[in-house]
Amino acid sequence: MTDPGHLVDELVTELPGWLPSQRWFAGKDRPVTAVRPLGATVLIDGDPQLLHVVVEVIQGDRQEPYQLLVGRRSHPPEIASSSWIGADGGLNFYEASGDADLTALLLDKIVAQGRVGPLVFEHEPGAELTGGLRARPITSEQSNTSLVYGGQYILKLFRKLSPGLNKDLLLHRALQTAGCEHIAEVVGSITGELAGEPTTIGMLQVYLPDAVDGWAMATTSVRDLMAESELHPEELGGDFAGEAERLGTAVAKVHADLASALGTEPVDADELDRTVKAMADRLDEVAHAVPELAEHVPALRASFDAVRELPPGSSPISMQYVHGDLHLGQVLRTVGGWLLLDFEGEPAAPVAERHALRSPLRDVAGMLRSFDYAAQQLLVGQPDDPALTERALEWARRNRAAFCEGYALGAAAPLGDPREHGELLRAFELDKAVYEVAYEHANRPDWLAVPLAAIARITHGGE
Ligand SMILES: Nc1ncnc2c1ncn2[C@@H]1O[C@H](COP(=O)(O)OP(=O)(O)O)[C@@H](O)[C@H]1O
Ligand SMILES: O=P(O)(O)O[C@H]1O[C@H](CO)[C@@H](O[C@H]2O[C@H](CO)[C@@H](O)[C@H](O)[C@H]2O)[C@H](O)[C@H]1O
Repeated sequence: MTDPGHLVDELVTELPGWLPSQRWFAGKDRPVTAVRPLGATVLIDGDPQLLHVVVEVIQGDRQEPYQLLVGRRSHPPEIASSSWIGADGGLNFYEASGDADLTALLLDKIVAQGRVGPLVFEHEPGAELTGGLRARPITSEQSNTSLVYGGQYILKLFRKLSPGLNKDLLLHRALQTAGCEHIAEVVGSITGELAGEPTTIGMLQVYLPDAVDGWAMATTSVRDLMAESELHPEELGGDFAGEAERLGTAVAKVHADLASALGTEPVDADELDRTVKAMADRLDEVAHAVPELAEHVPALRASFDAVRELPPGSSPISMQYVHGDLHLGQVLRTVGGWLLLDFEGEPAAPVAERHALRSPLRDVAGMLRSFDYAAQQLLVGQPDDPALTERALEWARRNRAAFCEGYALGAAAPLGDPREHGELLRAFELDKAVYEVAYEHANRPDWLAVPLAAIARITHGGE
């Protein structure tokens, strides 16, 4: 077996310049100071060669591990130019997730089960898989890299790694065991090693080729509304409210299954204090980075403090595992109904925070924010038009209400209709909007107006 040492040395010298150009790299807010190899496994030897590499990316006082698939060969494959990293011994090396000749091996290893160095390939008990399929990376915006094998399976390679079992896999397995119908079936996984701990690096699920994501469906409905200036949302052929209601029921059922599979914890006054403190801390941090938020800080702080004033025991909602970053882009409409995807939580949150038990109202708040986004997105960058803004708000109101009604139908007692917990729900929505301010500031500055407008509206008593 070729010693990968030289290639890895070359790789880490190129990575500081190359990483920031990758969509999935989460550290674009500051320069990469250095990259240190943590491990390299040869998966295919010779020409071509395939390596699995784990590196530590150092950005000042921040150090985070990432995984890469690295290909090296004399005949260049047809891959995106952004995948080329450098050259070693006359051979070019590149990020290999787009090289179907090489990635076919990952599925085949899961089908066969077994170990290569520290990497363990497994399928789920009872899963019957077909190998020999070629993969293509999906093209949608994502924080990880997913490969679709022959339209049958989708393998998500987690980019930023945290030691241990990934929350996405943990929750999918728990929901599957509970018989939940609202997830895509998990059929396999790849485990590596990080800080001496077995660590999830990949998750294989059944791929649903005919599914449409919630964001695409909702924004189509909004586009219909904007084109039909005489009609109200409920009069539209493309009215989304029926889907929003079914989506609410699906989310409530997932929450109920997560609670029964992984348990709950009661909410006490200390917990409410911690919640408010976390929201206030996030507000301070984001306001420091985004000056546009400054004028809203006092009203936001008052909304968060109001949660602390809630009478003890007034919130009957227990803490439990939740999705953590629920929005319309994380749900798929299949012929059989709605599925929820990607249970990792907010990409920027530290792993301990992602695993913390939370109120399920946070997911409800995330989805309510998403209805606002879907309604407003066509207006981004357009001159102010109060009539169009009102139509967008009307669409959002209708679908937010339908979602909550659907949630009440599927919710286990005592949660019921989320709107019954108005004060808390409002605080969670505002907290999510503060997160979005940071997200848009860092990723899509043109969209910053969407969460800022929502903050202004909600803190002035609107929906
Ligand atoms: N089982 C599936 N069937 C069809 N499409 C899927 C499936 N799982 C994920 N996708 C598509 O892949 C995209 C990214 O998946 P996701 O798990 O959200 O990745 P990330 O964590 O990187 O954001 C989704 O928005 C969806 O369009
Ligand atoms: O899907 P990710 O886990 O990467 O989530 C991040 O990106 C989302 C955008 O792609 C971002 O979502 C925000 O924009 C959506 C519209 O594009 C909207 O539906 C969401 O409500 C809004 O929060 C998400 O916040 C971020 O974590």
